Amino acid sequence: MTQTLTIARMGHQGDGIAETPNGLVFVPGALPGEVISAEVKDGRAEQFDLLEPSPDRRPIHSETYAECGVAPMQHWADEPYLAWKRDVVIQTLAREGIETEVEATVAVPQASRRRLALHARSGPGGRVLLGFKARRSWRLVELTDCPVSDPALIAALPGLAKVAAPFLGHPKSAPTLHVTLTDTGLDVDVTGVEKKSGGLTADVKARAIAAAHEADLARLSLDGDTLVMARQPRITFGRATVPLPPAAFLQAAPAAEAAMVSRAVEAVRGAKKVADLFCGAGTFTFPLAEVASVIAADSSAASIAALKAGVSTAQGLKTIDAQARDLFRRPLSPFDLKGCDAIVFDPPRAGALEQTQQLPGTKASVVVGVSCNPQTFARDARILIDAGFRLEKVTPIDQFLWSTHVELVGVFRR
Ligand SMILES: C[S@@+](CC[C@H](N)C(=O)[O-])C[C@H]1O[C@@H](n2cnc3c(N)ncnc32)[C@H](O)[C@@H]1O
Repeated sequence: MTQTLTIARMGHQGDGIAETPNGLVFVPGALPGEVISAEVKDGRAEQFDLLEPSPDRRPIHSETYAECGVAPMQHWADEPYLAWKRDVVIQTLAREGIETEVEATVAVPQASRRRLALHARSGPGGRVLLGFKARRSWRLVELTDCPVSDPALIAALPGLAKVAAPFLGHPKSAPTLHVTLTDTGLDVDVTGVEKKSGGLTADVKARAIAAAHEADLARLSLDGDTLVMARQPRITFGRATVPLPPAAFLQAAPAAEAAMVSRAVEAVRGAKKVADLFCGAGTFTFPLAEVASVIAADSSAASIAALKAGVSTAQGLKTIDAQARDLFRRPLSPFDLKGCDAIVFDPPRAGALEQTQQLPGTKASVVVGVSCNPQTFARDARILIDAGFRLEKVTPIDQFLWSTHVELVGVFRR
């Protein structure tokens, strides 16, 4: 039965939520204040007629982009959209009983994302399609233009389609191209290729390598193993230039990275020795080493090797001591962190439970948590707060423009 619904608020997953006598109804694409008419099934309305649009609704960038699962919030005006991300952070902290100053969300500019994961599929007439999955579906939405991505990535799409083509020959292969724009050009790591039963013959490799040359890629790798490298992909962190390993972590948008790094450096100012935990290839390490000596740790041996290689490229930094270590299984203890008066941690989505439990026993008076998952951040923050730290301030960072994802930096002191 068709119902008329008023959208009361935006949910954390980016669905408009209507409150009805029969319970909540989730409406993807609807905005707070809008009145819609829709068929409701199992508490959801996947399609609707818009009876009264919100004044905050704005035109979408293109019809294909409207279906894109990567940026579903593009139809919302900046101000309420950024305020909603801030509210998500506030509410997630509140669930752990945490109240603190939450700054305005830091926005990243359009056309600035330097990393994309592009799925490749065979299209009509043998054409290779590159794009994202549609919302709640396996259907591929072909990427043709994209207001979020760096234009250099969009310009490279025809060449990238040729790179993907040889990997599409096997029925079990579903290639994804992880494309990173580095200082020396595009670095592409391909995953999802069936390596046995004829999915990765010498001919497939040779054709992919030829296409990589034609597209002027800096490097092409497969599951992290280099197939061809025309130029070493490099990234600049502070004063250092780091040879990026294949498939290594890198913050997706330079403006988000700059916002995170500047807050971390500012918070630890005055410290003599800083620990950079989950350091990757040195995003925070090198800027931190401009103000203090740094011990850095990450489970990725390749990232640690890259970080070490970067040390010799920079002038005038304090000492950097980096080690490959699994911080879930073997967190650095207060003994390991002896002499550190500040700690920065930036874990994966799972958070840093085991490592955080070690921090109260250290002498650090400042801890900076950088997180891509407010839920695990809140869990870890609770440990620090219960041990006597005060969460001074949290800054939400909108690294993934128009997505439902929000990242943050939190500063703890005691
Ligand atoms: C969100 S990234 C941050 C990296 C770096 N701080 C940056 O900004 O580029 C998380 C990092 O955690 C590392 N990591 C994942 N699991 C880990 C573990 N169990 N122990 C230590 N490091 C881990 C990854 O290799 C990755 O570099």
